[in-house]
Amino acid sequence: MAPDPPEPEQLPICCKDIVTEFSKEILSFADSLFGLLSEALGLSSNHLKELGCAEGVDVAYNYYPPCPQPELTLGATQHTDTAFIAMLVQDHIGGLQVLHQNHWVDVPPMSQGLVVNIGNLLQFTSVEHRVLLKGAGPRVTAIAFFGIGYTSNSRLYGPIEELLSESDPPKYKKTTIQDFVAGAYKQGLDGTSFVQLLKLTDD
Ligand SMILES: O=C(O)CCC(=O)C(=O)O
Ligand SMILES: [Fe+2]
Repeated sequence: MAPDPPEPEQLPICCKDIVTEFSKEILSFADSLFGLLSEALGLSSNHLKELGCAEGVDVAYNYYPPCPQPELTLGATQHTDTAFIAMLVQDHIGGLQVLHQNHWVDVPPMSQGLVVNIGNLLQFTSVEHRVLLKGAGPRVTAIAFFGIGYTSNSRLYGPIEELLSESDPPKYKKTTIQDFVAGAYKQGLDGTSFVQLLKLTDD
């Protein structure tokens, strides 16, 4: 949906308006959120925005049919998101879980609430998550991934210089989004983050 949104006639008529509106609103909210994240890191509030974190957004709409034997399968296997951040709207069915201190914790649906996941490109600590299936449903979610659609950007992304010091040296190699996304997609949703392969140190 950004930076090159589809022509309105390329979208199905039934969801064209809501999809366009959702993308517009989520992009404007992302501006505020990247500002707050920058400030939380002790950087100027436009730092992450100037890195282009809020410029590219892919939006996915997931549909999980009701499952007769939910205990035998998963809606989405354990993974981290290939994005700076991912913002998710879920309906009332539930099923999303995050891994916290080695335990799977439910992320209960909250009316009018957004779930914001830190993804691998931002990597403060990207959140491991998965989706359980339910007998009830179907379940529908809308999720905006910031960063991954922006593959024409040839900028090198790496540790933020302002946050490095002799006692806190870089832990990761630099990469373009294009190489990062290609590598991550090759690896697939196997629960091992591609970002580990860019590590310079063992810790
Ligand atoms: O549908 C959900 O709740 C999460 C889906 C997800 O994690 C993803 O699409 O990356
Ligand atoms: Fe995800």
